[in-house]
Amino acid sequence: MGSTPTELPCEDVADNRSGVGGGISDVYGEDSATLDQLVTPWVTSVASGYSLMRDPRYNKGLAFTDKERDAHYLTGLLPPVVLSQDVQERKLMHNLRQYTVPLQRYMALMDLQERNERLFYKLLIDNVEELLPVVYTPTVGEACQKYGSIFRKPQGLYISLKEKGKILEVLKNWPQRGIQVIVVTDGERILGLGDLGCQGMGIPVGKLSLYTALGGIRPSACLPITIDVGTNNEKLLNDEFYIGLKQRRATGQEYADFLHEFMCAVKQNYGEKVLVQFEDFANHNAFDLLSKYSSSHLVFNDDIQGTASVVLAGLIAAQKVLGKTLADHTFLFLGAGEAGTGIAELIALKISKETGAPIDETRKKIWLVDSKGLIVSSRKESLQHFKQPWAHEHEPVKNLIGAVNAIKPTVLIGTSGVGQTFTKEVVEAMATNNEKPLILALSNPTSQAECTAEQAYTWTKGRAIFGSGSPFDPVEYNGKTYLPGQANNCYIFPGLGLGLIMSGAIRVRDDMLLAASEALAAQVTEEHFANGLIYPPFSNIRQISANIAASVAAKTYDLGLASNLPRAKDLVKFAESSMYSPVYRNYR
Ligand SMILES: NC(=O)C1=CN([C@@H]2O[C@H](COP(=O)(O)OP(=O)(O)OC[C@H]3O[C@@H](n4cnc5c(N)ncnc54)[C@H](OP(=O)(O)O)[C@@H]3O)[C@@H](O)[C@H]2O)C=CC1
Ligand SMILES: CC(=O)C(=O)O
Ligand SMILES: [Mg+2]
Repeated sequence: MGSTPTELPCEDVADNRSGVGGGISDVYGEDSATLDQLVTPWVTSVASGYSLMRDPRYNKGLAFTDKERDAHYLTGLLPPVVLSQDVQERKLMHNLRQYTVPLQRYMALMDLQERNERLFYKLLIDNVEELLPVVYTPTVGEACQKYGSIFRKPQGLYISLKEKGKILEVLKNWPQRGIQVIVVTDGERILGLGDLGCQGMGIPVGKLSLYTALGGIRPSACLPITIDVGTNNEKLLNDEFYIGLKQRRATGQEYADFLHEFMCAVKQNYGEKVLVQFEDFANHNAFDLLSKYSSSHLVFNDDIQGTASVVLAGLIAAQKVLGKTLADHTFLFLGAGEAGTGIAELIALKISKETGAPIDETRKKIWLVDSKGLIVSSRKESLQHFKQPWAHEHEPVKNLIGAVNAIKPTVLIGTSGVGQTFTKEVVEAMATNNEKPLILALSNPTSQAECTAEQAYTWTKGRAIFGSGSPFDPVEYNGKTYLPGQANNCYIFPGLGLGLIMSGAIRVRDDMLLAASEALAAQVTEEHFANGLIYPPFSNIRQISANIAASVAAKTYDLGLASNLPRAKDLVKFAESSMYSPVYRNYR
């Protein structure tokens, strides 16, 4: 508000110079302005009438009541029927199901999010098992790959190297002030799809929609950010529709300085209690960023820590099915990056806490294979720092099957980002060595899964306990139906985030991740075990998240890291009551 709209003299209209607005004439002159004339972007500040319908936060579409239509100048702007939110939901689900191509469903859902936010979240919450694979893995992976082509409206903040020195100003351009969670990526390791540069934006957008749908964080408190420092993806650099900077990635000091400016600006703009979730950074930056900022900011790396917490939860739950403690197991990972070493470290910590053995000892139960083979002591000097704790004494082993045969793991975990690496030979060897082999193919999206659910059940003759990062349909084998579980960090981060926010946490600690794992594991029932599941179904995820949040908050208070005082007596109730509901509000 404030500035007066430019009024164009009449001669200009009659002048036969073509206007570009497409209309005949308007009071502000925008329609009749030529391309080289300036126009004023003019908005009213009170959402009513047409602008109310165009505001996704307040729009209710056909659900505006007659009274609301009358009071808010909507009469005539909508057809006469008034539909309830439930009917709108049924209609939209019916429409969505007409699309056979997952990406079309994704685009339809993104359109809905931009048009009617509450309806979008109602759909997502009420149909979580059906829609999670659309807004999240696997479809979000394809969406990121094609983001340039399907891009319609920015859904988050883009901070590119062009904004160096003025990141704080860019943050201030975001329309919402009360930000509580930021998910940020630099797009270098998007799922198992590699460097997608600026097009990685689909990931923070998707993760934050789950913060709201699964964890009850208000959408207006969520901020997706993509840091664009370039891309090394040749295909994108040569793509005319690419939306990011067309230059190779900044590295070294230039990268570190830019990220530092970002982290300082975040704290300056939003304070100490804003949660920053690092997502899908390449491991050569991810570990350093986490360790650099975990003592000064409320930061959390989902790929390292969230994944660790969700896998540990599954392993804790599986103890009941397998009749073994964690310390009784031998673990083998394919992939020794963020997810692999992050999970390994949390398992070692948990065993250490349970048995009292030093962590250096408990690590010895855990083995990792990377692209060069088994990680062993003779390779130590050449290993990245996050692999070094796992370089145990052993002769070199070149590949996974060699490692399975040599180590005889009871648990096999895939975090390689490479599909079909759990071959028939590998899975059969697991089944030979174990009555009930525990196999987790965590890599995303589905195309990168180390094996499919069907392969895991068939090759182990139905004996595997199987989980995967992206969902698989139930499998029929020998007349029995097997339900594969989804081992994905989305079980953890929404509840963890809610717990941190509701306690006013100022730092994240491993004990909070352990608390989240215990809380998730505690929700796996006998019935789930009987179905071969080590994770509860997503249908009850909001209650699961509330329980995780309460446990995380309790731990935060116990550690003296909570600033929201006094502590609520019943943290589960507090978590439940803090959760955003997408049900429409009535307007006065
Ligand atoms: N289910 C879930 O919740 C999550 C799943 N993930 C998935 O895990 C995967 C890996 O992610 P992240 O750990 O961050 O990735 P990183 O890049 O950090 O690590 C990948 C690791 O896999 C190794 N690797 C790559 N190719 C092979 C191969 N052919 N044989 C053996 N090892 C190989 C790499 O070896 P080297 O070091 O030698 O290059 C590296 O150690 C991704 O697909 C991601 O989507 C990640 C987070 C959460
Ligand atoms: C799930 C997830 O965070 C990933 O695959 O990167
Ligand atoms: Mg990730």
